[in-house]
Formats: sequence, structure tokens, C-alpha cells
Amino acid sequence: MIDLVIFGATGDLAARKLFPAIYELEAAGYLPEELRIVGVGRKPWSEHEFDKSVREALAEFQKNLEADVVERFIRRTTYRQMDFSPESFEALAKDSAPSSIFYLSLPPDAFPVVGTGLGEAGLAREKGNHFRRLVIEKPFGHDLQSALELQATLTKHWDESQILRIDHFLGKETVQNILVFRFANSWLEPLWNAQHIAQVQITAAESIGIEGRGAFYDKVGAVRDMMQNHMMQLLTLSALEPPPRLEADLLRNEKNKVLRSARPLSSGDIVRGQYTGYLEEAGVKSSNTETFAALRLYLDNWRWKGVPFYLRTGKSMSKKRTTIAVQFREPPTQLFTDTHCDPGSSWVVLELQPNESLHLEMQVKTPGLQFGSRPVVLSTPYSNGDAHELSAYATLILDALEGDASLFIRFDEVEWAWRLIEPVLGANQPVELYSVGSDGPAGQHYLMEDLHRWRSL
Ligand SMILES: NC(=O)C1=CN([C@@H]2O[C@H](COP(=O)(O)OP(=O)(O)OC[C@H]3O[C@@H](n4cnc5c(N)ncnc54)[C@H](OP(=O)(O)O)[C@@H]3O)[C@@H](O)[C@H]2O)C=CC1
Ligand SMILES: O=C1O[C@H](COP(=O)(O)O)[C@@H](O)[C@H](O)[C@H]1O
Repeated sequence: MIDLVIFGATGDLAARKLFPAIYELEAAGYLPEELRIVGVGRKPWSEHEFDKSVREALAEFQKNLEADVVERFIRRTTYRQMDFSPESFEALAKDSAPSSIFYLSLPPDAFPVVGTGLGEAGLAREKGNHFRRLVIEKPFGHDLQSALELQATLTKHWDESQILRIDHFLGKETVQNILVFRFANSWLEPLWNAQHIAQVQITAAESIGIEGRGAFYDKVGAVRDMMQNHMMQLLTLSALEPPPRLEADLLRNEKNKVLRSARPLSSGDIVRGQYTGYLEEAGVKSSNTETFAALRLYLDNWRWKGVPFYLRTGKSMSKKRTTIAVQFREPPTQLFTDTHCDPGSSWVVLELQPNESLHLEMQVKTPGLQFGSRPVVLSTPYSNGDAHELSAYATLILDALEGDASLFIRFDEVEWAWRLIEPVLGANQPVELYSVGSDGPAGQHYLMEDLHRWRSL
């Protein structure tokens, strides 16, 4: 028997992402026969009420449900009410399978309580071939100090190798494709450095606002919600050195080196924005929390010295689009007249969402007598239409079951991301207003070096 114990099973993330992801794994036949799913909550729900909530979540958040798969899934589930007292953890320990995964889908304040409660009840101990793993949602800490404290608390009972910190961007196929694109194409790698690359723009724009999460978001803002975690992951995967092998720690070593090579940031490297109308959202106090952030940073290492990395993320923007756009340097001399605006400009654009695809923007001859150049785009979709592509959460839950930590964040990555970001967390820096449905505040353009411009979304 293996237990997947979901703390916070009555909550939003469980309904929206975790149950649909487990359903996907069930439908694809990836779940071990002996897996039991234990939903934990403080609410005094009966089994029937929990089943009903799982069915409703699947109906709302999972397309193409098959009745027999739903029934197989429901047969695995059971609900457990806990008050997080020592006695409730001891009772859990009596009923737990020798191999268990504890998924903390809880508000961050509850991470130390539950991590410690499990540890004190002996549920972090592994015996023989059995495993005990702790999956933790983001955010891991609110700043560097709180992240260090949380880590110190958890590692009283849990070994770092047992802790799987979720960043759901790493579960996205197109994010993993960054590595394949870079390291499976030998023509590309010799060009992927400061000698040939002029700038890198990483954008994660969302068209949605804060969607009723005002009370949470207002204390967090875009830098903590997106920049410190998801955007840093996109940066490290774009910039890292090839690991000698695709093993969790070798990969994570390289990601950490990228973070450690970043030049310290100061207030001149960030522009913070807030969409108009944010202050009227439910749960928002009269605050200057940023709903948009743009950063300029440099990696002072052999490969990237002098290349600006521009990162931006925001809510209520003109569209949902996540891209990594890499501009190659212009040829040393211009042989051709250019009737268009950007002479000799070549870009590689990895579009991570919503249209998972790859674009090469290149120059070709202008048809006709004139010897000029004009841009063309070679595009290919990422997907080959395979129905077995898993959602991000399904991939990560499967990896957690299989004990593959490659797509989870190691603590030193969290720590160095906080070290990098902390100087620009500054809540007392002003926010610049931008209109809902725009590409963000005008001030973002002041971050750019001469001749660089943000690409339009
Ligand atoms: N929702 C989302 O889209 C995303 C969420 N996350 C992260 O996932 C985690 C869960 O998020 P979400 O589901 O939205 O959170 P919720 O606020 O919905 O909380 C989840 C559940 O936790 C229980 N809970 C609430 N407060 C406490 C507490 N103080 N102590 C113990 N249990 C508590 C509640 O269940 P009960 O009352 O039954 O105990 C609740 O149903 C968070 O860390 C969040 O940052 C990350 C990315 C996206
Ligand atoms: O973690 C988070 O991510 C989502 C964006 O994720 P995506 O997969 O939809 O791109 C963001 O909306 C949310 O604020 C943040 O907490």
C-alpha cells in the first residue's frame, strides 16, 4: 500500500489542479494499483461529502471525463479530519502506509506545523525500501529569513532528499523543452552565449486579474508570486550550463550556479506596476502592491557577461502569453539595405503558453531587384497531438510517486532566488499604474539598454 495524503484537500488548489491531475494519471494507467488517496482537512466532512467535492471538482476542472475512470479514482479516496494536534498525527501514523507522500496543499503558515507534526509522529522516517516524501507548495518563505527558518524547522525531521518543493512551471512540457531545445541541437549551443546573443526577454503575461484572491495577493505581489519562483526557473533553464547527465542534483547544481552568478540587484533594476482598479478588488487594502514587475539582470559568468536578461510578469495585461525570446547579435557589417525596421535582427522565441510553439525569426532577401533583407518567421507547434501529454501537476505528482526530484526545487535554489530578489522586494518603491488590457506600465521601457525594446505581447 502507498498513501498519497493531501493536506488541504478541501481547498482551492486541490479542486482546481490536484484532483484533475490525479484523474489524468488514473486515466493514463500511471497510478500504482496499491495507491490510496487520503484527503485531509479540518472540516468535519463525511466520506460522502468528500466524494461529492471530488466529483464536483472533476466535473468543473477536467475535460472529457470517463465514468469508469472517475469511479476507479473515487474508490481510491478516503477522507480524514484532523485538527493538527499531536494526537491527530499519532492517529494518522497508526493508519498510514509504510510508503507515503504527504502533499501540503495548505496556506504557507501551516507548512511548519504539519511538517513538524508528521515528523514528531515518526512519519518522516523511512524503513527498508519504503519511502516517506514531503511535497510542499509555493511559496517557500516570504523572504530570505523566513525561508531559512522554514528550512531549519523542516530539516529537524526531514532530510533534504525527502522534500519536494513544487514549482508547477517545471511540470510544463514546454518548460522542460527549453533543455531539449538547447542541448539536443548541436548547431545551437555554440551560439548560445554573450558572443552571439544580444539580449534575452522572458515574459509571463496574464490577462486575468487577481480573481478573488485579493486577501492573499495583496500581501504578496508579483515579485513574490511569480518573479522569485517561476521566472527564476525560466531564467536558470535558459542560462544554465549543460549538466553532465540528466540527474536531479546535477541539473539543480547548474541552476543554482546561474542564480549565484547574478549581479546584485538594486532599485534601478526594477519597475513595478499596478493595474487600474486593483484597489477596488475584494480583499485589497489601500496598498501599493505590484501586479506587474519588470527586472533587468546580468549574469556575471563566462557565458553571459554583459548580456541583459529582461524579465517581466503581470496580471490584467492584454493577453496570456509566456515566452522566452532570445535576440542574436547583428552581423558585423550590413551588406543589405533593409526596408523594414530592424536590420539584421534574428530571434529565437520559445512560446511556452498559450500556443506551445517555437519561432525562428530570420532575415531573407526582399523579392525583387533590390538586394535588401526582410524578416520571416519559421514556426512549429510543440505538440504532436499525443493525447498522453500530461498537465504540469500530473507530471509532478507522478515524479513525486516515482521519487524523481529533477523537476522540484532544491533548497539552495530557493535560498539564492530570495538572496537575488530580496533587494527589490521593497514595498516602499512606487508602483506605476497601467490600464487593464495593456502591455504594462510605460516605465518598463526605461530598463532597456540602448537599441533594445520590449517585444510586444
Ligand atoms: N490556488 C491556487 O491556484 C494556487 C495555490 N498555490 C499554493 O497552494 C497552497 C494551497 O492553496 P489553496 O488551495 O488556494 O489554499 P486554500 O486557502 O484554499 O487552503 C487549502 C485548505 O487548507 C486548509 N487550511 C486553511 N487554513 C489553514 C490553516 N491555518 N491550517 C491548516 N489548514 C488550513 C483548509 O481546509 P480545512 O478548512 O478543511 O482544514 C483549506 O481548504 C498554498 O500554499 C498556495 O500558495 C500555488 C499555486 C496556485
Ligand atoms: O503560481 C502561480 O501561477 C499562476 C500562473 O500559472 P499558469 O500556469 O496559469 O501560467 C498565477 O496566476 C498565480 O498568481 C501564481 O500564484
